[in-house]
Amino acid sequence: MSTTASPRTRRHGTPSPLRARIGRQVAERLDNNPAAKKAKVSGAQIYYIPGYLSDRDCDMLMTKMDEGSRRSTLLSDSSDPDFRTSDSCDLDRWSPDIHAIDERLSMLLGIPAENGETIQGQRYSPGQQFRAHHDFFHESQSYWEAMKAQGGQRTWTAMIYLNDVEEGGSTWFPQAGIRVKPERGLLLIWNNMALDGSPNENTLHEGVSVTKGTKYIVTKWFREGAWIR
Ligand SMILES: O=C(O)CCC(=O)C(=O)O
Ligand SMILES: [Fe+2]
Repeated sequence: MSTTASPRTRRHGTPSPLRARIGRQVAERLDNNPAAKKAKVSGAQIYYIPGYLSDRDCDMLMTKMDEGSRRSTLLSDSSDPDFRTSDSCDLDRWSPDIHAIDERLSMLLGIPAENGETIQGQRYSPGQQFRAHHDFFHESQSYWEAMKAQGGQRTWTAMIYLNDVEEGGSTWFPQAGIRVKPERGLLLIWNNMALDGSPNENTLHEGVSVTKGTKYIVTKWFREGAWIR
C-alpha cells in the first residue's frame, strides 16, 4: 500500500508530531492483530474487521437508535440541504452495553477511551445519504477554536455496520479508491491524518444513498487529546 501523502493534504491543517505518533502506534497495533485486515488503497490507512460486533450487540444498538434518533446535523454550513439527510442518535456512553463497546474499541486501537467522542448512531432510509466529506476538522473554519479546546483534531474513525442493506448505502472513498458494502457486524477503521499528522485529503468519503432497505451504522471519532475531562 502506498503511504505517501499528497501535497494537497496540507490544505486543511498543519503537520503534527503527536498525531503522526498516534497514526503510527495505532497502525502498528492493527498490523499485529490477526483479525484486522489492511485495505489495499492509495495514500490512506484503512483497516477492517468482519464480524467485529455480535448480532446481539447490533440488535441492541439498532433498537436504541430507533428509540432515540433525531435529524443529523453538520458542523459547517452547507448550501446543499441534502448533504446529510440521515437520522442520528448519541448513544449513552455510561450505559453498560455501550460502555463495553467503547472499551473494546479503545483497546483495539490503543487510544484512551476519554479521547473518543460519544458513539453516534446513524440511520438512513431510502434516498438518505451523507455526501462526500472529511471527518477531520478544517482548521481554517470558525468552529476549529472550539474543537481545539475539546480534544483537538479527529484522528481515527471507527465505524460499524449494524445490518446488511438491501441496495445502496456503501461507504465510498473516491480518492483512496475503495467502496465498502454494508455488512452486519463489520468494523471499518481509518486514520483521518496523513503520516506527518496533517489532515489527509485522501480520506474524503461518502455514505452513498440507500436505495432499498434501511442502513444502520455507528461511528466513533477519536480525538488527538482528551475529549472528556
Ligand atoms: O454512512 C456512511 O457510510 C459514512 C458515515 C460517515 O461518514 C461518518 O459517520 O462520518
Ligand atoms: Fe464520515
